Amino acid sequence: MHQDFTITARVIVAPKIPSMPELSIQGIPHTDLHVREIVQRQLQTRRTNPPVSRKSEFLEEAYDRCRDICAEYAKTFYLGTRLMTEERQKAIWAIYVWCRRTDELVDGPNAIHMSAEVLDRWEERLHDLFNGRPFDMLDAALTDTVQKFPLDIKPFRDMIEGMRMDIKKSRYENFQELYLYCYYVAGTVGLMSVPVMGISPESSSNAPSIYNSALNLGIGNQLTNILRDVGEDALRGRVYLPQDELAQYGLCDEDVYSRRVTDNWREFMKGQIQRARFYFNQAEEGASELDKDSRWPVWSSLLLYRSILDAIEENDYDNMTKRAYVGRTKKLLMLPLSYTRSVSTSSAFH
Ligand SMILES: CC(C)=CCC/C(C)=C/CC/C(C)=C/CC/C(C)=C/[C@@H]1[C@@H](COP(=O)(O)OP(=O)(O)O)[C@]1(C)CC/C=C(\C)CC/C=C(\C)CCC=C(C)C
Ligand SMILES: Nc1ncnc2c1ncn2[C@@H]1O[C@H](COP(=O)(O)OP(=O)(O)OP(=O)(O)O)[C@@H](O)[C@H]1O
Ligand SMILES: [Mn+2]
Repeated sequence: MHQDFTITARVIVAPKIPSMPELSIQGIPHTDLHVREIVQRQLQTRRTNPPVSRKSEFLEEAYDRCRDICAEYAKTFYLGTRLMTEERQKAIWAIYVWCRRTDELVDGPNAIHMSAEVLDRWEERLHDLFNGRPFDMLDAALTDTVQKFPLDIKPFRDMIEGMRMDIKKSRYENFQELYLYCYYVAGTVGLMSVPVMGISPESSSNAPSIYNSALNLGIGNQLTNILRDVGEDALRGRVYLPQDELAQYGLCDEDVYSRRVTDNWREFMKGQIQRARFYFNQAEEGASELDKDSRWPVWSSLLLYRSILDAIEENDYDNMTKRAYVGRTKKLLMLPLSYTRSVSTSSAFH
C-alpha cells in the first residue's frame, strides 16, 4: 500500500526546482487526466520492476522538496526555520508547503480553475493524508510529520474554510468579520506550529493560553500582511480593511483605489498599525513559554514580521504605492536581538 503511493507520487512530482505548476493539485480537470495516465503507466512498469522499500529515501526527497519550496517562496520564514532542530524544521517545511499550496488554490496561477469542488477535493486529500494515504510526494512529507507530532486536523480544515470565505467575500464590514478571516488563514498556522515547537516543561502557563498567543501571532502577521499589501490588493479589487473604520475617517473603497495618501489615510493607518502591534505584543507572552530550542526562531519571526509595521511608518504610511520592506541587513541584525529576547525571557525565570 505504502509502496504504491510512493511509486505513483515519485512520477507525479517532476521538476527538482520548485515551480508554480508543482504546487497545483488534483481536482483541476486537466491535472486529473494527467495523473490517471501516469498512475496507469506506473502500475504496468511495476510488474517488470519489482518495488523495493525505499521509504526513508523517498521521505528524504519529499522533505528536500518542501525545504526548497520554503526557501524559494519565503526567504524570511526559511531563515527562521534554520534556527530550529532538524526534526522541527522538516515538520515546519511540510506544513509551510501545505499552507502555501492551499493559498495558491485561491491566489495562484491556477486560481481560475477554483471552485467549491476543488476545495472539497483538497479537503478530502487532507483527510487522506492524515489517515496515512498521501496523494503525492509533498503530501507524504506532511503525513510523516503528522505521525511524528501531535497535530490536529482542525486548523488545517479551518484554513480551507478561510479559502472558501476568500472566494465568496471581497469586503469586510467590521473588524469582527476581518478577524474571522485572519483566524482562518493565519491564526490556524499558529495553532499548527505549537505542537511542533513544543511547550517548555518548565512553563507555568496553561496550554490554552499558549495556543492563544500562537493564534494571536498569526493574526498580527495577517493584519501586517494586509497593511503592507493594501495597494497590491486594491489592484485585484480587494479591500481587506474594516469598512466601518474606513468610514470613521471619511474614507471609502474609492479612496483606496485612487491610491492617494492623505492625512485621513495616515490617521486611519495609525490605528490599524496599533491594533496589529497589540496582537504581536500578546504573542510575546506565549513565545517565552515554548520549548527552549524553539524560542529563538519564534522570537525572530515575531520581531522580523512586526518590523514591517515600522517600515510602513518609515514610508510615511504610503502603503498604496510602496511596499514596506525589511532589508536583508536589518533582518540579519535582528537575529542576535531575538536571541537575547529568547534567552532573557525564558520561562525558567518566571
Ligand atoms: C517559525 C514560523 C514562522 C513558522 C510558521 C511557518 C509556516 C507554516 C508558515 C505558513 C505560511 C502560509 C503559506 C500560510 C498560508 C496563508 C497565508 C498566505 C498567510 C500569510 C502568511 C504570509 O504569507 P505571504 O506574505 O507569502 O502571503 P501572500 O504572498 O500575501 O499571499 C501569513 C501572513 C500568515 C503567517 C502566520 C504565521 C507565520 C503564524 C506564526 C505563528 C507561530 C509560528 C506560532 C508561534 C507560537 C507562539 C506561542 C507565539
Ligand atoms: N519570520 C516571519 N514570520 C512571519 N511571517 C513571515 C516571516 N517571514 C516571512 N513571512 C511571511 O512570508 C512571506 C514570504 O516571505 P519572504 O521572506 O519571501 O518575504 P517577502 O515579504 O515576500 O519579501 P522578501 O522576499 O523581499 O523578503 C512574507 O511576505 C510574509 O508574509
Ligand atoms: Mn508573499
